[in-house]
Amino acid sequence: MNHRDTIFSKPLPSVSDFRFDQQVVEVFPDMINRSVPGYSSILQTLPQLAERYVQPQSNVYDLGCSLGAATLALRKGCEQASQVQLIAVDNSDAMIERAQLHLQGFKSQLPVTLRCEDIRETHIEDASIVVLNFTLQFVPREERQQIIQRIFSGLKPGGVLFIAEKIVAEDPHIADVLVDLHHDFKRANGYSELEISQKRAAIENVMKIDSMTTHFARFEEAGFAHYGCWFQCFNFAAMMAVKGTE
Ligand SMILES: C[S@@+](CC[C@H](N)C(=O)[O-])C[C@H]1O[C@@H](n2cnc3c(N)ncnc32)[C@H](O)[C@@H]1O
Ligand SMILES: O=C(O)C(=O)C[C@]1(C(=O)O)C=C[C@@H](O)C=C1
Repeated sequence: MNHRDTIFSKPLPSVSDFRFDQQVVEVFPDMINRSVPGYSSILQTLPQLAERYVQPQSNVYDLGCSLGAATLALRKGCEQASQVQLIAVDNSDAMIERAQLHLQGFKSQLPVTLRCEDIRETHIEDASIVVLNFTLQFVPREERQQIIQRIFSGLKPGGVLFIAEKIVAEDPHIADVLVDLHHDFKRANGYSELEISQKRAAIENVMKIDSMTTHFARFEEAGFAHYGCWFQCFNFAAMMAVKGTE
């Protein structure tokens, strides 16, 4: 079941704010693959990164897990570690319900606890890894520092936050180039001008993007010892922040 995303293909009388509802769940894998440049590369690299940072007797979180694509990648990288608990969180009922079915399709010794919960309420403890992929951008800006702070507090020494986001380049000329490259990527993946513009209208009120400098300033303020970008494709970046060991 991997349906093609045609949600914005017909002219809509008025475009409502984007929601991760049942209609989106049905087409989500196709939508995210055709909309986010580098999405599959980020997922393919996660097992390797997880293997490097997972600690025995720790928790591993996937915040904003959608259908669990990153959860599965994390699980792959954590399979050899002992006594690891995987916790995947999303506040969309429809997503969590489908994620449950999806995860059941893959065999593993490592259990996953799925929680339908707002990540602003998630209690994070004894974590070696926290993943926050393409989700912080949907949280009101004024609440983002608090989330990063809570993740930092819940990480064990040496623990890591992996965060992927759509970003805006600081230089307006470069920002325009990256937006054009992204729109060309969508066109090349079969999205029409109408789909691109209606999707933009649907997400503009709910998805507010930051610059990489803003993300780094949050990591700095939270107290992370190391941070940087490990992957970027156009205006989509995967960053990481590591808690010090002392
Ligand atoms: C773009 S998707 C994430 C994609 C996913 N991480 C992946 O790699 O496939 C954003 C997800 O975040 C969830 N979300 C948005 N705001 C949230 C919040 N405050 N608490 C929990 N989940 C949230 C949405 O329901 C949606 O499933
Ligand atoms: O920027 C866009 O046009 C997007 O479609 C981006 C984006 C995202 O980054 O999460 C927004 C919502 C969809 O879930 C998939 C992709």
